[in-house]
Amino acid sequence: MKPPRLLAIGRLKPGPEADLFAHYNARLRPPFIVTELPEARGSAAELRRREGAALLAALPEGALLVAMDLGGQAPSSEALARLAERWEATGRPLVFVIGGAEGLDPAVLARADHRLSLGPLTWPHFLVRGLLAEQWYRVQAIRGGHPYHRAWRP
Ligand SMILES: C[S@@+](CC[C@H](N)C(=O)[O-])C[C@H]1O[C@@H](n2cnc3c(N)ncnc32)[C@H](O)[C@@H]1O
Repeated sequence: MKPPRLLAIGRLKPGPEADLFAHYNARLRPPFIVTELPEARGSAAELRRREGAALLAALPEGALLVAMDLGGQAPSSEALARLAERWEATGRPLVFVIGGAEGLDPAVLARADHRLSLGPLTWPHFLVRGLLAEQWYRVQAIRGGHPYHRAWRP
């Protein structure tokens, strides 16, 4: 399996958010390859456009782009595991993008093959890295039949 990539705006400093991401990323086989892009300056719209252009320029050829977007589709963990299988079967490099404080530019959302939501709540972008890594670990557990994911509900 090719390693998934994570393109994210902003430098994650040492602290609880970095620890959370590192905790789950260390459990992933293979782990995310992370590329951080600097936060841009300017008005909110300019900043989104500049960050969006940098994100798009950093995509590998043929990338299957999954934009982390609260307005996207919010699947169950099991449905995400099925999506992961489909994405993997394409053989394209899988790239997740996380926006900065102002969110993702419409150009990035338009380029995205999939818009993945963690629910309608707005999460801080540095926390989204850890939440995504945990869900990707859960997907790995579901696909491997590992008891980390307990599917039973009352
Ligand atoms: C602070 S949020 C940006 C909020 C911005 N107003 C928006 O609507 O996107 C920063 C980034 O975190 C990610 N994010 C935040 N909440 C999310 C959620 N519920 N689902 C998926 N991604 C989320 C997105 O990539 C977003 O661009």
